[in-house]
Amino acid sequence: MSYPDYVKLVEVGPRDGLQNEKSQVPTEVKVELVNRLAAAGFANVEAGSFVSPKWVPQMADSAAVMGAIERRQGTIYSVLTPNMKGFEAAVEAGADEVLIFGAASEAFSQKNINCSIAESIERFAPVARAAHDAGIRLRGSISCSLGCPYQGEVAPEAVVDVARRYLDLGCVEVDVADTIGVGTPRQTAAVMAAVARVVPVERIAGHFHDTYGQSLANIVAAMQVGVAIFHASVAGLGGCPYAKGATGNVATEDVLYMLHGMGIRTGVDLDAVVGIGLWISQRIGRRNESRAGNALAAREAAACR
Ligand SMILES: CC(C)(COP(=O)([O-])OP(=O)([O-])OC[C@H]1O[C@@H](n2cnc3c(N)ncnc32)[C@H](O)[C@@H]1OP(=O)([O-])[O-])[C@@H](O)C(=O)NCCC(=O)NCCSC(=O)C[C@@](C)(O)CC(=O)[O-]
Repeated sequence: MSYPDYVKLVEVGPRDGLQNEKSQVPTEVKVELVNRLAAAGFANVEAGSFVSPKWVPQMADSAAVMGAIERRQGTIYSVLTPNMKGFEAAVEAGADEVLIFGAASEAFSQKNINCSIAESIERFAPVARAAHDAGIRLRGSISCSLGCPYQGEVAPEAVVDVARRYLDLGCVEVDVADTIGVGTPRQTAAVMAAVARVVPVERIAGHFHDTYGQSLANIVAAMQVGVAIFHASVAGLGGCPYAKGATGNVATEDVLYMLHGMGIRTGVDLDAVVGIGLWISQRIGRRNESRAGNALAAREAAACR
């Protein structure tokens, strides 16, 4: 089996991780989270979301977060933009990268962004043109690539179809997202291989939620197909407000522990991320979902006794 020498990790905790929290997380906590993650070495931190505050109130302060963070050279700060209104706010906030987010499932597209897949692509087209003109990186996410909470199975061809449209729009990366964490490794490999027939594999990212505990296995399966970009959330924070029951993303600490153990470089400081995971879990009163994070913290505490 061959694996990449280097994996690019996109830390999505400040956005995907916090968008579903029941109580409002203070802006200054979000700012500190983004700053600490960037300092830990991530090439890309998803810092916020310019969506309707009626749909996702938790992200309503994204402009304030973007305005208060310290910019670290070498880190891409990305935000979600479903339409031109979101894009204009993202430009104003100084985002380095904007994310258009559609779905491979019609039912989920309606629930999440209130339009069909075809309509979403029409809405994304002016965002893509404006991003190109402004020299801002454009990324495209495909929700429900491995299953949908409303319609169940999703055909790989539906994922490939959206991926092809994103490529035509000029996306530099295409995120294959398992929104509800139902996918298993063979299925993941098949969907990634199908997408790789239309998108260069170095531009495909895996975005896995860990609802069924399959994420690490799915990352390994995706790497075997050649994928070398993955998304993860510190302490396994998160969940999608429009995918009931879905848990957070795969925990960043678990991914780092696995990749570093396999001799794969990430440029990210695992010890720093373990500390951030403990801090944010305590700060927002949530259980730390990272197995590796908790184990490493316990080992460190035992060594200090
Ligand atoms: C797309 C819309 C806006 C359509 O929502 P809509 O209601 O059809 O839109 P609209 O154009 O009719 O606007 C309705 C109101 O929203 C406002 N509005 C409209 N756009 C914006 C904007 N950009 N920023 C701020 N406000 C906005 C607009 O001004 C108006 O305000 P009103 O006149 O009623 O006061 C809505 O459905 C929405 O915001 N959805 C976002 C849902 C969301 O954020 N979901 C979670 C993120 S996706 C995710 O987590 C999946 C991912 C990426 O992680 C991958 C995976 O795991 O699957």
